Amino acid sequence: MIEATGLRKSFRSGGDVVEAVQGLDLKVAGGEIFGLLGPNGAGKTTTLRMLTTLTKPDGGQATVAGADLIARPREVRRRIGFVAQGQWTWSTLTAREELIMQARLYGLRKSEAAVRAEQAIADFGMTAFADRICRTYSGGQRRRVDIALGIVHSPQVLFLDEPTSGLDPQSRAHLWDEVRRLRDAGTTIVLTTHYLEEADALCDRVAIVDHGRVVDLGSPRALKDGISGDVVTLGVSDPASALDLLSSDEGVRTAEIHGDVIRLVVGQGAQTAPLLLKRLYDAGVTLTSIEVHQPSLDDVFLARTGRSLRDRAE
Ligand SMILES: Nc1ncnc2c1ncn2[C@@H]1O[C@H](COP(=O)(O)OP(=O)(O)OP(=O)(O)O)[C@@H](O)[C@H]1O
Repeated sequence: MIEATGLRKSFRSGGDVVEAVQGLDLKVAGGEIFGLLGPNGAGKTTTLRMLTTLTKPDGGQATVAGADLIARPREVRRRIGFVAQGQWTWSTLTAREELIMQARLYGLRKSEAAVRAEQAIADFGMTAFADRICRTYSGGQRRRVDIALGIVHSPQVLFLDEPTSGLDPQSRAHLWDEVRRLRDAGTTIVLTTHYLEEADALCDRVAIVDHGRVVDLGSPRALKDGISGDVVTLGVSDPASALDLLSSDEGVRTAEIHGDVIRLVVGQGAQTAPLLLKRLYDAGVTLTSIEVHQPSLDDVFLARTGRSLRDRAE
């Protein structure tokens, strides 16, 4: 559904050049939810803006929904929907009026536009508020309208930039359900997020992006399985000594210092952790915290970039 190779974009900012996207390759299959996961400034929005024809790439090629991005941008635009970051509907029109207007902009006849609007209102659970003006809506209700506006012309691909940013957990869960429903009805979804939980729970496949490059790509399960073992994080009084002490332990596969914690990947967390604690205790190293968990997408990010996504996300 989307095939991009070598997409590049840089911006001039004062005297500096920011290389926002540095040769990005992507393939997105029809009917999947594909996530671009990365920290602030990783190049996710710029990638989305290029794939939706809003920003012209400096280099590279792509086809989106069967149309060439560079040669036929208008055709691409007809086949996609895009919901921008922070595009909260804030108008004095009602959701129904907004939806009809949007459908008319895509060339639908008045009667057809009204039918599509009614369908979207039913599908997105908006019946209770669709005939009130948008300004009176809650954040979650507004975001639903935004997404309904993105799909009212039945696009093949829907692009969502940070769709749940700023939403409370309940509204976020509702929106995930709606995105899944769109996917199940055959729409391909490409979204950006810096929420690890969102990428994990919602996306069929994820590209982890950092400094304008894809550093890893796969299903959340496969990415996490790539880190074999459990992760033990220990807060200690003297990380350097603790690392010295534990890194040669036979159960420890990798060991790194991150600030005042050491992070170890071990074979069997539950069995290995008590042995590690005993070694620290015997050596007189004070322990301030301990956490044992199965690998998360953050551990994948850390393994690929040496930094934690959590440190940089909202
Ligand atoms: N119009 C612009 N002019 C100058 N620099 C820009 C412009 N747009 C983006 N950038 C820079 O390009 C880099 C990538 O930005 P982008 O918005 O694509 O990142 P992002 O991953 O979407 O981040 P966020 O999660 O914060 O939205 C950043 O360093 C950003 O400051």
